[in-house]
Amino acid sequence: MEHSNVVIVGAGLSGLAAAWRLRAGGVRSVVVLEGRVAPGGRAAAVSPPPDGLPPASMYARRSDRDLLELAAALDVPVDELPDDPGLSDLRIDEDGGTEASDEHMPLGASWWTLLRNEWILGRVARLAEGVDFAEPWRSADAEHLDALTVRGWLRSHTSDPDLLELVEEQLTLAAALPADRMSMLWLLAHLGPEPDRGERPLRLDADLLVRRLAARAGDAVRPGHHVSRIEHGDGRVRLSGDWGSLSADRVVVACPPSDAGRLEVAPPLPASRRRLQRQWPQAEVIRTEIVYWRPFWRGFGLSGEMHFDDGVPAWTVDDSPPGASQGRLVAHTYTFGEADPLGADQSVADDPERHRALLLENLSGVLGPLAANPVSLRQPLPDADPYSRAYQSPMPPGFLTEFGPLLRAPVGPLHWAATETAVFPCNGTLDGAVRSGYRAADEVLDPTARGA
Ligand SMILES: Cc1cc2nc3c(=O)[nH]c(=O)nc-3n(C[C@H](O)[C@H](O)[C@H](O)COP(=O)(O)OP(=O)(O)OC[C@H]3O[C@@H](n4cnc5c(N)ncnc54)[C@H](O)[C@@H]3O)c2cc1C
Repeated sequence: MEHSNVVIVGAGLSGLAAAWRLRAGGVRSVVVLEGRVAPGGRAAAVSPPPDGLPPASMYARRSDRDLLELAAALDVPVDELPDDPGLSDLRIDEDGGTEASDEHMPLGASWWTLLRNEWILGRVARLAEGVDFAEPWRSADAEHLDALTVRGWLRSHTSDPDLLELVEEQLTLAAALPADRMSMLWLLAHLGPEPDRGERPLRLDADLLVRRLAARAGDAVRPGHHVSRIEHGDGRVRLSGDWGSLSADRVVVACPPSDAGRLEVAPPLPASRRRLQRQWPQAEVIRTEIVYWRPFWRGFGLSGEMHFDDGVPAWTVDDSPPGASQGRLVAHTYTFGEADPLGADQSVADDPERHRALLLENLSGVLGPLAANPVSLRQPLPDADPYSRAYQSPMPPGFLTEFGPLLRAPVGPLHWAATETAVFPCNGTLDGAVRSGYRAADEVLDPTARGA
């Protein structure tokens, strides 16, 4: 049977980053097994966009150090997001009424509400100062904050319905989960030590990044190799699937806990780890890419950043590729129900045709008939892919304190990567994927962890 020092399960960004680090650390044989037909995971484009357009952008912050360093090492360009102050954002209310603003994400609130909004967000930022971002479950007030929903916390600070709606909308935009299902501790960890106050994100072609990283790993990366079983004991690990089997000294499981939960492991993982995988929360976002002949909204003085109160979509952003003539809007629909601010009816997730029709109807209601006839519209199809396509994993109350300590804890020769295991606030992001891959590789390289 073929034997390697380290086998990595999953050739997403975290698995490829782990392979890169292990190679740099002198590990001779590393194999990366990937279930999909191509490497890249969630950072890869689902299918090539039409007319030679580059894949839709992904976004990074200036503080995403490991991601930006890796992009620089692989010559992947990172651009400033253009910001034309002459263009307006739009807010569209339930009746189709519009309000323009040159602020990002127009708020449609009175000056008095905005003032108290600043006060509430200031309190959130002060609470975040007490959070341990590497291990939020160790924060001084962790149990208390994790028992609270964000909505519960907000309601203990104001009863003003306008203010509640405004703050909930902003937090939902930042975290993609309604405030009544989000743990206050998770929100604070997710927002980070300096909650983003209007910093323009950077954009990069994550698809190019993972393709270059996979190319560097060469034939160590084996697509079409779904791992179904892992057996460990006697200092060896055996991995198998329809393709056959191979053995290793160590394994890095570089896929999200929901995917890891489908692996059959013998002897079984500890019961608490299995529960973590079984109960892993999934985000509910439909991300749709809509390409037009040109970014015609700019001719109407609009930035393409729109915010729809009825939730289909919750918001859009202009992702027209620099230098290309075509225009691209990326639309986000949150399918957690209409009762929550920005939420859409869950049924649109089950019925892509209905989602498409509602989306185009709403866009053309604001942008006119040109919006009704895109060159292409791509939205994920339900159940088209057996692996996770989750955006990030906002956690409900109690989850982080119960399961956080298990996220990265190795089990025998098995180490855990994937962005979901990263420190905060980059947990859930591309930077988190890179960091988690490096951390898992460092565990393997550490002679004490290796037992050498
Ligand atoms: C639509 C979308 C937009 C996003 N936008 C941004 C953004 O703008 N900025 C940002 O920072 N982040 C963004 N993210 C998040 C970012 O893409 C992820 O954090 C990152 O790509 C996760 O990488 P990963 O390696 O941790 O996981 P994955 O990419 O999920 O990699 C896991 C790999 O394991 C494979 N796998 C799973 N099970 C098995 C098995 N049993 N055997 C073999 N292989 C297996 C999977 O096929 C996959 O390739 C976005 C995510 C999505 C879905």
